[in-house]
Order: sequence, then structure tokens, then C-alpha cells
Amino acid sequence: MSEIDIIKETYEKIKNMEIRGAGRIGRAAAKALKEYALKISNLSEEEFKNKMKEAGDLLISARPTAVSLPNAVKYVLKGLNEENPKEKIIERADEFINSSLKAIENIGKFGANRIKDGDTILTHCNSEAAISVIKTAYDEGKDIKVFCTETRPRNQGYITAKTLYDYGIDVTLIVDSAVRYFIKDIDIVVVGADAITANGCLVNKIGTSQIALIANESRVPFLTAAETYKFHPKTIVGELIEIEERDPEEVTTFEEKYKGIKIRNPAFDVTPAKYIDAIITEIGLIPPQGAWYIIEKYFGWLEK
Ligand SMILES: O=P(O)(O)OC[C@H]1O[C@H](OP(=O)(O)O)[C@H](O)[C@@H]1O
Repeated sequence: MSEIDIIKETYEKIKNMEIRGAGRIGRAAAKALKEYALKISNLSEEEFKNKMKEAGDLLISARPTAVSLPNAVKYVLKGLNEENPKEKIIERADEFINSSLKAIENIGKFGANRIKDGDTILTHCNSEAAISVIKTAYDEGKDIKVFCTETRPRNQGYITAKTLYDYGIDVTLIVDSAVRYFIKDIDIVVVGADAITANGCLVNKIGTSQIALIANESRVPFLTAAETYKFHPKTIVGELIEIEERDPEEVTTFEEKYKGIKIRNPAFDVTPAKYIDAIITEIGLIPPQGAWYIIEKYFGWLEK
């Protein structure tokens, strides 16, 4: 096994979604960069830097939408501009991983303040940050129920349902198209985030924007749980976020006779800021209009 295989293995796992979830892919990339930096030796400083940059580029190319991935890589690789780059890379990778885990914990605490005793919460897909909010509310002794959507085509909602059920929470699984049918039973919607744009839009699992629209129509608060590394720095200069379109076979396969039927499989959609009541971050709840401030404050170090 050559050193670069550490990076290639993580790249493959992120690409085929063996490792998935915006936070998890960011931490996996940071860990791979650390392990790679530890393995490569006998190189000049310049060679080391070039190899680390190539590794970072490969990891970033695994999936295009969740900004946690490039944000994690850029955070770690900033160590290349400092003295003792190898040590700095290792230090910064650990820093990113630990601060990510701490952020999820804090999001849980802040978000749980918005959950009332007796609430029924709707969530979509499988988000560590949203689950942290739900589990924390439950840990505080609140009597809560949770509705989970299946989240076609990959059904990550099943993971959420099982995780919360194992935790002792009252869980109901519904098909994605049943959200409007059940919205009268829902008190609050909490979902995760793959990216937040400078104008406060949420990029998250396909179907999120429909849920937000339904919640808005029914005056049910819609919140997203997003660590600050989910904020997309380049949207501040007008860059658009690429929506990943995945293999049609994830949706279905038709027999030969029907091969002419086109199948589209976008993995994410965009929820406009006007449907979002609050973004729960590790530094507190912010209105979507505050996204610009977060990007400016936390990503000043990124090239713009
Ligand atoms: O970072 P956490 O909160 O875990 O997840 C955030 C989001 O990442 C997931 O994407 P995918 O399943 O990897 O495509 C979902 O869209 C989820 O809402």
C-alpha cells in the first residue's frame, strides 16, 4: 500500500457514500490528511507541500455540494503556510475534528431550547446536528415525538429513525410525500445542512425545500442545524453551489424496453432564506440574514 492510498481510500468512501453526512465527510478528510502527512517522509518542504495540496484537491473532488469538505481541507492545509508544516497539519486536523464534535454538542444545547415539552418534531434525511438537537431535548426530560421521512432514494431517514428509536424516543417513519398530510401533527421541523449561502439559503438533502414550503404554509417553525463550517465562503463573491446529481440507478432500474425513460437524481435542493426561522450554529441561533456576517467573520482567512 503506497502512502497516497490513505487519501484514495477516503476519497472512494466519501464518493460512494460509505462515509456520508456533511460533518462526517469533513472530519474524514481531515483525518486522512493527518495520516497522509504522518506517512510521507524524505521529502523537501516544497515536495511535501505539493503532495499535501494534491491530496486535498482529490478529497475535495469526491462530492461537490457539502462545503464542510473543502472547508475542512482548507482549514487543515492552512498549516502549510506556517513553520513546521507537517506538525501544523497534524495539529490543525485534530483541531478541526475536535471542534466539529464540540460544535455538534453545542448545537444540541442551543437547538433543544427551541423544543418544548410535548413537541412533535419532523426531521429529514440523517443529520448528526439535527439528531443532536433532538437527543438533547430528550435528555432534558422533554416528552417528544419524532417523525422521520424515508428520504428517497437512499433512505437515510431509516438511519435516523433507528438511531432515535435506539435512544428511547417515540419515532414514526413516513414516506417523503406524506409530509403535507402529517404537518398538522408537527410542532417544529429541524433538519441538517450541507451548505448555507451568503444570502441565507439552505442547501440540504433533496426534498428539504418542499418540507420548508409546507411548514411555512402551516406556520410550523422550520430550523436548520448547521455548524459554522457549513457556511459557504465563496458564495459571498457570487459563486453558486453545485448540486450533485447522482447515479440514476439509485432511483430505479427499468427493463431494457423502458431504457428510454429518463431518470434524474439530484441529491440536494435549495431552501430560500424566507422559509427558514433560524439557523442553529455552535455560536448560537442566527436568522438566515445573519449568514453573511458568519462567512465574513469566520472565513476572512479564505481567499475571496
Ligand atoms: O453534517 P450532518 O448534520 O450529519 O448532515 C448534514 C446533511 O448531510 C447529508 O447529506 P448526505 O446524506 O451525505 O448526502 C444530509 O443532507 C444531511 O442533512
